[in-house]
Amino acid sequence: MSAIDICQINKSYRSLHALKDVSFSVEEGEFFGLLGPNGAGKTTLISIMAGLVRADSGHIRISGFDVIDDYRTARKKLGVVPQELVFDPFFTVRETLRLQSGYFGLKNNDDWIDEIMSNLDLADKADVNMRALSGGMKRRVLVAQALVHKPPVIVLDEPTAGVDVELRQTLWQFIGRLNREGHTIVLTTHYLEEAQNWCNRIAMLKNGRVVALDTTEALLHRVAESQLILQLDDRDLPDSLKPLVSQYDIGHTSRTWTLRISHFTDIEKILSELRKYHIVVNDLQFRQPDLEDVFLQIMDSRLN
Ligand SMILES: Nc1ncnc2c1ncn2[C@@H]1O[C@H](COP(=O)(O)OP(=O)(O)OP(=O)(O)O)[C@@H](O)[C@H]1O
Repeated sequence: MSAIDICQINKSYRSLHALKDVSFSVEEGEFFGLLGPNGAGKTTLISIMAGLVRADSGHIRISGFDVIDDYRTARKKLGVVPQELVFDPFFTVRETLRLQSGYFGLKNNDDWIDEIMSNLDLADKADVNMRALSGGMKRRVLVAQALVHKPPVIVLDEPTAGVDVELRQTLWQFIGRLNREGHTIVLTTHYLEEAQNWCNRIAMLKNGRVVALDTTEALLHRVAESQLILQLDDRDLPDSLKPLVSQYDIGHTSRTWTLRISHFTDIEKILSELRKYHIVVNDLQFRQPDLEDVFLQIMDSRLN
């Protein structure tokens, strides 16, 4: 059984078709990335998973339970860390987490609440009012809130937006541990390095459609090019090498050229061509494609 099964979801807001026939499954224990530019439809899809927004057609099951027909059971299987910081300012951190536990019918949940707070470095804020917390601390509480009922499936909607390095590390350590213990994780983030480091599989949305769905490794191999970044003396690049200039080349003004490389042997060919014209290479870097390159290529593609 899949942890999340998304089948033919459509959603419109008036004339805006925000999700178009979106279908994919996330298997149990996966660390799955849901990526896309602003407005692609990620939050809408997550809101439908959480039962906060109704799809116009299609269905979603969480651990086999339909998010509409079996709302209560499906919701118990899911922990969502929302993007927006919304809290009742009158409660302390512990009260907020107790309230959330009560919402799921859990009494005497303090041992687990203490463990979550300790793992998120929130223990010394347990009795502080929500309104007195910094933005980063509030985000920790959002994560804690999503975990109070130990959901098998955890969805994080941009959990590291605007948080400092220390919290990022704390958060990833904890999320990584939960994933190793068997929790399924779905992550949306605009920090593609985080997605590349953590996600074993990725879906990319563009204008409400799934435009890529594959393992992270396969995505890295499938689309992007390796690059040779050259800083030359003040002469122009020879015409023979200009066809290799990457479309992502940005810097001839600083005498830096980004060339596409399909094989290591291309490097020697390029260098010997430069030698032929006595062009001096001041600096040279080899860069393998990363998820950002893949993302930009997929989002740029005229095919989508
Ligand atoms: N309640 C709403 N009413 C009208 N339009 C909406 C509503 N919620 C979302 N939209 C629109 O639907 C589209 C998808 O928005 P959504 O928030 O799902 O995108 P996203 O991929 O999460 O973006 P971001 O990366 O900026 O969070 C956008 O064009 C957005 O303006």
